[in-house]
This record gives sequence, C-alpha cells and structure tokens, in this order.
Amino acid sequence: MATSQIKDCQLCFIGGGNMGAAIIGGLLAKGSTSQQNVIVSEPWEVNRKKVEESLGVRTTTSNIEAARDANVLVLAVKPQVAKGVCQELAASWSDSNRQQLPLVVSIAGGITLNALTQWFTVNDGRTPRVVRVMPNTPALLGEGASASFAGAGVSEDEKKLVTELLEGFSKVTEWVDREELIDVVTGLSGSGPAYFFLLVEHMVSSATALGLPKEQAQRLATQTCLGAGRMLVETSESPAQLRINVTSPKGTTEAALKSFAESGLQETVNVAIKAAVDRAEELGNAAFASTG
Ligand SMILES: NC(=O)c1ccc[n+]([C@@H]2O[C@H](COP(=O)([O-])OP(=O)(O)OC[C@H]3O[C@@H](n4cnc5c(N)ncnc54)[C@H](O)[C@@H]3O)[C@@H](O)[C@H]2O)c1
Ligand code: PRO
Repeated sequence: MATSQIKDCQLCFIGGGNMGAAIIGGLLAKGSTSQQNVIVSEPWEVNRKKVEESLGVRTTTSNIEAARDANVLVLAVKPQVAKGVCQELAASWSDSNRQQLPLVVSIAGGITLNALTQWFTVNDGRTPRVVRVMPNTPALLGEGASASFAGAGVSEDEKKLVTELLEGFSKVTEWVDREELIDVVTGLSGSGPAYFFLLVEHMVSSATALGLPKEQAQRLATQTCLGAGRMLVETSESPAQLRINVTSPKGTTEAALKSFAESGLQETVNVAIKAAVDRAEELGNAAFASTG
C-alpha cells in the first residue's frame, strides 16, 4: 500500500456507534490522525450527529462515498449487517474499477476472515487484505486493549500500519497466531469492560444494601477499582500477589474470598467467558449462512 503511516492515511469508518466512535475519539486525542483524514458512514441520524458534534469528523450516510478515498477501512458495524455492507462495497469497487483496494480492519465480533474475504471479493477476483481486530471501549480514553490476526496477503508493513493504528487508542496491542483466538480475546478483553462494570455495580449495591449511601459507595468502589487496576499495571507484582497483600490471615478479605470460592467464582467466570466465545462463533456462523 502506498501510505506507510497512519497520519498520512485516509481512514474510513463504516459504522459510527459505540466502538467506532471510541476508536476515533482515542485516535484524535492522541494526535494519531486528524479530523480531515477521517470519514464515518453512519445511517442513524442520532449517532451521525453525535460523531459530527463530539468528534468533528466528516460523516455521510453512504458507505460507498465514505470508502471512496480510503486507504484504511474500519468495519465497525454489528455482525448481523456486515455481509450486506461488505457486498455493497465490493460491488461499488467492481463498478469503479478501483485499482488500489483499501486495507480492511474488521472489528466485527465473530466474523471470520473467510467470510469477509468472500463478501469483499470484487468481480475481477481481487479481494482486499483484511485484518481482524478485537478492541474494547476504553479505546475512547486511549486505554484500549486490542488483539489482531492478519489475513492472507497482509504484508509486514501493513501489520506495522495496523499496529500504529491500534496504538493510537490502545495501551496493549497483541497479535495472535490463530484466528480462533480472536474469539477468545472477544470473551476476555472485548467484552471484559462489561464484566468489570457489572462487578462494580454489584459491589455498590451490596454496600448500599448494608447502609452506605449509594453515591459514597459508588465513589469508593470506583476509586478502589481504578487504584487496583493501576497497581496491576504499575507494580511488578502478579495479580495473585497483590491479592495476597490485601488478605490478612483470618481477616475480612479472607472471609470474602472464601465466600467467593465456595460460591464457585472461578467456575462462574469460566462459564461466562466460554459463553461469550461460543456466542462470537455463533454470530460468525449465522452471518455467514445468512442470505441478507
Ligand atoms: N462495543 C464494544 O465494546 C465492542 C468491542 C469490540 C468489538 N465490537 C464490535 O464492534 C462492532 C460495532 O459494535 P458497537 O458496539 O459499536 O455497535 P453500535 O450498534 O454501537 O454501532 C454500530 C453502528 O453501525 C451503524 N450501522 C448499522 N447499519 C449500518 C450500515 N449498513 N452501514 C453503516 N453503518 C451501519 C449503526 O447505526 C450503529 O451506529 C460489532 O461488530 C461489535 O462486535 C464492539
Ligand atoms: N461487544 C461486542 C458484543 O457484545 C463484542 C465485544 C464487546 O458482542
């Protein structure tokens, strides 16, 4: 591909919802790209206005128009609509005899490279190079965690370009060596922020039920999680050691941890993450089999 740095690329986002907007917000905040270099295709007026007003980037309702000059196309739609979007773009590339197809970065949960490659095939047989990426919503703050798997034909330079894109909104960027592992990453860090928020919700409601005012409980729980998260990042201790450091023998934490273990917390987490991984696969299979 002609451009070698993200700041020189025309970036097109197909879908300006939660994740698309979070990625653009992170990239702009870090200065990895500029507003003029981003265009978002978003059919829903509410989200289109939000993207225009909060991020100041160009928007359109036409996927074809958004993709026209793109070097990098980020597919940020729900898995259920991905097929139609890819086929619409491939048909437009067939009609226009576009020479250089964009590098596609798909964040669509569960949608396989095999499906994307088929849907994106242009009538002369060409297909764009595709990288599957699983980011997460802390991207908005430049605190994302993303993992990628590159499809056939993606060059080392293109992988570097994708890494640079991801570093614009992620603190952790990993490449996995088997495509199925993207679904595992989806169950871990893609969906992970929601597990964390749920835990905070439960901690707050427990403390509230025991008499602490909700706002106080919320402030205390939030800072506890932020502080604990920073300890994970900033100390060289393992999560297990950090847990042990909090746990006085025969103390309060030990009582709570014993209760978690007796309730089967590890098994609960195993089952939940497996449910997310299985669902990613199901979404991919359903989208591939769909006629739409
Ligand atoms: N939200 C997350 O935490 C997260 C994390 C990682 C990956 N993902 C993946 O990102 C993708 C988007 O998720 P989201 O949470 O941003 O969903 P979302 O519903 O917030 O955003 C999707 C956007 O696509 C738009 N859209 C619908 N049809 C379209 C079309 N034909 N052309 C262009 N745009 C269209 C919708 O109006 C919506 O604004 C999904 O595939 C999801 O699996 C999401
Ligand atoms: N959000 C998407 C979902 O719930 C994928 C990871 C996070 O399907």
